[in-house]
Amino acid sequence: MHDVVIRGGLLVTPDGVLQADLTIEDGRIQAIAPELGASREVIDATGLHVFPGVVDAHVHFNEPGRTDWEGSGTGSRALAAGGGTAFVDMPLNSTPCTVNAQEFARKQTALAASSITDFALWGGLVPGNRDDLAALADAGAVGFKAFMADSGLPEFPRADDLTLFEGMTEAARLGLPVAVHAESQEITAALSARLLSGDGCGVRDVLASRPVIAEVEAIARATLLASETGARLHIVHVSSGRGVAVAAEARARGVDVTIETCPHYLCFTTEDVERIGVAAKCAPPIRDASERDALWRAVLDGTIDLIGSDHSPAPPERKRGGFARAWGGIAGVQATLAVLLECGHHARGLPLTRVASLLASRPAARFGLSRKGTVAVGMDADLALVALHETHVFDQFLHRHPMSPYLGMSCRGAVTLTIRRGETIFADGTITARTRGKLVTCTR
Ligand SMILES: NC(=O)NC(NC(N)=O)C(=O)[O-]
Ligand SMILES: [Zn+2]
Ligand SMILES: [Zn+2]
Repeated sequence: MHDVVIRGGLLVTPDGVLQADLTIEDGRIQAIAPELGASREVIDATGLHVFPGVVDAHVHFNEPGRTDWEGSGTGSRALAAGGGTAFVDMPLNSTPCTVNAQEFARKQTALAASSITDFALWGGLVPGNRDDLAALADAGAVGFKAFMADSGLPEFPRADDLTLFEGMTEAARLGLPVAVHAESQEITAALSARLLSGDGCGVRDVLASRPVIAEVEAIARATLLASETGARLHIVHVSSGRGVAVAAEARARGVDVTIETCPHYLCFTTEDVERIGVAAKCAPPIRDASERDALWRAVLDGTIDLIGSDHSPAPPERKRGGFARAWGGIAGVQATLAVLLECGHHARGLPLTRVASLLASRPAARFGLSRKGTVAVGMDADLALVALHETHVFDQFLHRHPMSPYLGMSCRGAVTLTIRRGETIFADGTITARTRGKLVTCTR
């Protein structure tokens, strides 16, 4: 007898949506067929879509060291409530940052104790840690994250061009990608200093201090360095159509580059930031409607590879002091799937198979999480059951601090059940996980 059978759901597979039963054995998908036999546990999925669990490749759960900002217990519960089953944690704002094997091990221990979803880890690339990258790779890091502009944290200094060049050379040797926060330091630092010393500190002034050209220039430079070194490159949180275009041009020239954007760049515009305030402050900033629309075109035509939440909250006191001085970072880990279903599928005709690839199979494949991200036999049974036409209002989040630009938003597409390696970890509004998540190492 199987452990679990999910009956009669609409399975969102790479080949399309098909109605079938799905059985789970030892945490893996064992069979997919029209009518499968008896099992210990039966989940009726009639009328529900069965997605691969969201694999969020970009979160800051800040554990260890900054759990007053978030934590993998609260963060992973929010992820699970939004249909997520795995995340890849950034090397900051945990502290000490994940820049060597010792800190990798420390974070692994902390997350294994508190996360209800599975997790993988980014290592950091900072000045002076090139010799630590090999040990981070051996520990199972999915790649190395670098900031091209100040990260806001002194313990995670930005990567200058030589650090990027030498780090990418080493990453290429190790066969792992380098992920960059791509904004020009020269432009953003000077404009930010001018902003804080001047009179104009309104939302529009702040947004103008991180202009699109700062992103475009940094992406162009990162792709040049990747082309020179042969490194695989991942551009996180691209906020503008022109940023996407520059990366896509490099790809057309043969650079191995993937492009990530976030739900907030697809969902909000400058006007929304003015209305919402500090909950919608992030870097790079949310842009005007023309950039948002260009991002949607790039999602729809497949130029954008994947979508991560860049969930990066801070405690309320950090969000005070006016828009210019408030800490940047958006809390959105619970909203990604619902936002993509509402704004992507329902509003713009994005096929459900593409939602699954943007949120699960592409991130899993790009970052070597070989048993994650796809509804197929042999894969981990990581699943999100969704009532596609049911309206869900974001009135409550499970992450540590309630502030989020998605508060009050309503989406068609409600997650009813989340299953991680065969265990139901979220059901009908309640966290039901009995066991903890595990580290997933990158298959190189
Ligand atoms: N230190 C951060 O958490 N930074 C993050 N903050 C944002 N995006 O505003 C990021 O990913 O750049
Ligand atoms: Zn960033
Ligand atoms: Zn981030």
